[in-house]
Amino acid sequence: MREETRSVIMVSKEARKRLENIGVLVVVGSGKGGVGKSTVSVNLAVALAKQGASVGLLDGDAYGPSIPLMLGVRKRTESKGWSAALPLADLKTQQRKIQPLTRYGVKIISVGFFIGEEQAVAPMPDALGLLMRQLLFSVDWGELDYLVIDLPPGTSEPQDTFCRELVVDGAVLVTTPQDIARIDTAKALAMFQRAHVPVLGVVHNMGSVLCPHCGELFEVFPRSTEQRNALDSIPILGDIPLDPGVVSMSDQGYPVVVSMPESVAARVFSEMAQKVTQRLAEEREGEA
Ligand SMILES: Nc1ncnc2c1ncn2[C@@H]1O[C@H](COP(=O)(O)OP(=O)(O)OP(=O)(O)O)[C@@H](O)[C@H]1O
Repeated sequence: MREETRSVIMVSKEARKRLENIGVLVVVGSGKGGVGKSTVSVNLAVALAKQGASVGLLDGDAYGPSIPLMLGVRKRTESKGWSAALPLADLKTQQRKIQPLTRYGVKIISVGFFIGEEQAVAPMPDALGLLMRQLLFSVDWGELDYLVIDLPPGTSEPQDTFCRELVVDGAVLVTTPQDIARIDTAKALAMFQRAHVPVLGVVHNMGSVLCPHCGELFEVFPRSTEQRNALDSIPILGDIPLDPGVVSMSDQGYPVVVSMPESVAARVFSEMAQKVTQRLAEEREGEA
């Protein structure tokens, strides 16, 4: 079988499943690691919940789940084993559904709830998609307006499984300003476009910093030297400044939209959530 016959490129949109009782499925991704996907996912989910929506958040990163730390639900003790520790439901009988934890009005699930935070787990990369799909279907989400999935870096699994099997209503891309991040994020853009997943826009993160003395924003990195990048053609959902408060709050389990709602970063995150809602409505109108 040629490689591409297995991939999202060849899968028809009609073959994909819409998740029961879940209004909108949004994924947050980037080709690059460490650019702020989890920070954006958490603040997007909490900002949507603050606007009155019912929201769920799935941490799609099995190797390095960040959501437990960012939402203050850390598991410091080690579990005995990978398969023993993950209480996945029997999908045929729909038994043993997992209750998600709720923080800041958001229902959350992460592999990090079952595995110690400094414990290494090593599911085979090919199995990641299946594992994440099973985790997603094992949760008793109830009725949700939005389910946000925080994807790991890259363009392979579990991204491929999600895009191939589920109706994903929109993708939010996150990048930092360096060429190296923008080039990798453009790869993620190409992946979603090939899979016919509507790309809602890109969040520019950590491009500027707020001077603690004069209060002015200044750029941290040199401007991109790329003349053209595919990301230039998609809507910008927000420019989040580098703010040490984001790290310190997030390391203590408080998203900035809750802990520092008046900060520039929090305001941009809240506007970003509104833009995401608008873009989803535009995409729906476009399809009608
Ligand atoms: N705007 C910001 N200002 C300051 N720190 C930030 C900002 N955005 C993210 N960070 C910090 O950068 C680090 C990486 O962020 P995050 O974990 O969200 O990135 P990621 O893309 O999800 O990483 P990974 O590839 O590991 O999943 C974290 O310590 C986070 O608190």
